[in-house]
Amino acid sequence: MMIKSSKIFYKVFYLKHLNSISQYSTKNSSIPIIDLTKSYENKKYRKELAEQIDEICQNIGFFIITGHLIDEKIQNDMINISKEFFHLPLTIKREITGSKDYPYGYNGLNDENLSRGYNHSSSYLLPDLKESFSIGPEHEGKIRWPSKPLLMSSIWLNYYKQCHNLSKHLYKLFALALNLDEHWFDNKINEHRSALRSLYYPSFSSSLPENQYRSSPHTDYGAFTILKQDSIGGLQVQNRLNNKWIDVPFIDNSFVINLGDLMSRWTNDHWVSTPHRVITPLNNKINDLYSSRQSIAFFCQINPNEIVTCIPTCSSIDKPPKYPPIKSWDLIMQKYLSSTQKNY
Ligand SMILES: O=C(O)CCC(=O)C(=O)O
Ligand SMILES: [Fe+2]
Repeated sequence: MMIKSSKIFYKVFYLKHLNSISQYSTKNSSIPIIDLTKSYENKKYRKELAEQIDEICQNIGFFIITGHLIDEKIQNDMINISKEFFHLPLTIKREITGSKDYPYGYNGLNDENLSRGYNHSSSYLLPDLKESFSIGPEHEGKIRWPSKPLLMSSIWLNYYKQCHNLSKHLYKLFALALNLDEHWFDNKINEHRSALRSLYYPSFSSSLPENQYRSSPHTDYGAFTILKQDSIGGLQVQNRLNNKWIDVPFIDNSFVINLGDLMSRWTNDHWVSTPHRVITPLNNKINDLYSSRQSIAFFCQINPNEIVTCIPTCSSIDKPPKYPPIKSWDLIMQKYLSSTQKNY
């Protein structure tokens, strides 16, 4: 297939499906917004939507979805229980920490610098000003939970399940977008290693040093990410044509979807994994404090033993496969270990 893309970042997406795709525009940019509602109904419609998704994935690799089936109450429960956790004493938060063998649990302030996994020359950047807690899938082995809050495991597992169901629907759309059978990804995700991570960016009083971010510039590692952000703002995506950063808007009851490195490698760079970061919006100061921010990321990661080699529809005589085969988990771990600098 390998459609030649103009790679014009500010492309005006065809609005032929006026009811399903619109776009959020700032002066110079656009983040497409896709309403999934009808895509659950029929395959013909999914195929049409998939064509638009292919266009978006070639150009920006980021879009916002509405009309998903994730319950709003469970989204709010997830945000609230996460805040409760991050307000607990450090001794409780540190009960579960990560390692090479268990790359989940709690990371505190200064424990991670996402830009290190992205660009090794960015070592001048200070660690990210954030805390996080993560879990992997239940089938990988026993999930380690902190002793508090008591309802954490049930709320997180419920949210995890709903995100996984949404990811299966998105994999179908991605398969159609790549001219594959819509079930093509099914046997590549039946032992998936998707990770659920809650991120808390604490409030603070003075401006951050120039070389520190809430999340430093990075690309995500896996296939794609389903992100829930709150209304505080600060998430920005880089326009690869002029390196300018554009804001990703907050839209109620929506999710941000962005492709990760594994997907761009898998598609022979037909699709892009776009750099993004989280800054502190300067207009969001209350009583001399920059507001805290809470987000929830579901990182869709495929079967750990899947060998990632160019997807059949993504190469041609003119565009042979660029990358050697690699085990999917090795790709993820290389990045994880460089951004956390965990060698244990
Ligand atoms: O907190 C956010 O909005 C984004 C976080 C992020 O990009 C990540 O953890 O990969
Ligand atoms: Fe990210």
